[in-house]
Amino acid sequence: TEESELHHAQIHLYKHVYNFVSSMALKSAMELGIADVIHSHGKPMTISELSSALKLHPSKVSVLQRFLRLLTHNGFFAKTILPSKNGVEGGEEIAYALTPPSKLLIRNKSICLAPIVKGALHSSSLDMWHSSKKWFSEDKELTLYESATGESFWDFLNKTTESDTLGMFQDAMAADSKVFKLALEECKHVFEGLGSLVDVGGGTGVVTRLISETFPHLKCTVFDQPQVVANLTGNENLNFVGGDMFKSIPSADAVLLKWVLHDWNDELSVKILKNCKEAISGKGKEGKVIIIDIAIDEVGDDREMTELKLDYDLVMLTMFNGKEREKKEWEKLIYEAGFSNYKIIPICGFKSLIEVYP
Ligand SMILES: Oc1ccc2c(c1)OC[C@]1(O)c3cc4c(cc3O[C@H]21)OCO4
Repeated sequence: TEESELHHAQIHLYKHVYNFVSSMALKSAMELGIADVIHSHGKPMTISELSSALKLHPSKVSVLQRFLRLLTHNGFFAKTILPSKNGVEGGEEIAYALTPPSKLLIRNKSICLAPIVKGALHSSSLDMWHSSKKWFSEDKELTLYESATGESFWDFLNKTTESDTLGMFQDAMAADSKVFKLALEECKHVFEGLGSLVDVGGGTGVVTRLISETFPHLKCTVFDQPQVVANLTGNENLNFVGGDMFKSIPSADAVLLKWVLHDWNDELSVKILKNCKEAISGKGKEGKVIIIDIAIDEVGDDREMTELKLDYDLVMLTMFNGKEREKKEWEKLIYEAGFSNYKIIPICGFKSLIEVYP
C-alpha cells in the first residue's frame, strides 16, 4: 500500500542519514580500546568490569552500555549471559565478548585495522564532504579534498603538523599491506614459476619487500619515479629503478600494478598496460601482468560487498581523483591494450587480483 511504501521509504532514508552514527560509535570503541581490554581479560566482560577497566566516570557507565548495544547490534560484540554467582535466581549478568570484526581492532595482533578506522574517520577525511556542493559547481579537475582545503591531500599529509597525520596515514597503509601479505600467502600460485617481477609504482618498496620475503626466489624490482626511488637501496633480490611508466618499463617475467591503475583514466591506463606488455614480451606466452585493484561486480557480489566497493570508489575519487572499475571496464581496458586473456580472483576480501596474459 502507499502508506507502507512511505513507511519503508522513511526508514531507508533515515537509516542512511544516521549511518555516520555507527561509523563514529566504532571509532569510539577503537579509541577506548574496548577490544584490547576484553582480549586481555580473556573472557566476556560485564559493563561494570569494562567500565572499571576503562576507568570511566560513573556517569559514563550507562553511556558505555548504550554504545555497546548499538555495536552489538552491528555485529562488533556478542552478548552472553553469565550464570548468577551465588546461584540465586535472577542473578544472571550480561557480558560482552569479541566477534571477528572487533578482533581486527586488537592492537598487538598481526592484523590490526585500528589504524584504518582512525585514519579513514579522521576529521581530514570527513570535513571535506561539507564542501561537496561547491565542488560540484566547479569546472576544475580538483579532488573534493583540494576544493575544500585548497591543498592536495598529499601536501596536507607532508605538512609537519602536530597531529602527525602522515604517521597515521602510513600506519593505515602498513595495516593495509599486512592484510595484503596474508592474502599473498593465499595466492602463491600466481607468482609460482616467475624468475623476475617489476613492481610498477612500487613507491619505497614496502609492498615489494613483502612480496620478496614471501617469494624469496623471485627477483623483485621496484620501479617508480626517479625522485621516489632516489637513494633507496635493496638487497640481493630487491632493487630500485627510477623511470617513467608512461615511457617504458624495465623488462621482467611479470609486471605488478598494485593500486596504480585506479589513479589513472582509461587512456593513460591503456598506455601503462601497453608498456607492461612490452616489458614482459621477452617471456613469450609465460609473461603476465598482475593487476591488484577493486573490481566492482554488482551482479556477482552481494549488496554489502558492492556497497563497500562503491564507498571505496568515492573515497578514492574525493581524496585522490582515483576510480575503481567494474569487471567489464577491466576487460575493455585489457583488450584495448592488446592482451588476449585475463583471470580475476578475489584478494584481501574486497579487492581483486587480475592476471593478464599477452
Ligand atoms: O590504499 C588505501 C588504504 C586505506 C586508505 C586509503 C588508501 O586512503 C583512504 C583512507 O580512507 C585513509 C585516509 C586517511 C588516513 C588513512 C586512510 O586509510 C584509507 O589517514 C589520514 O587520512
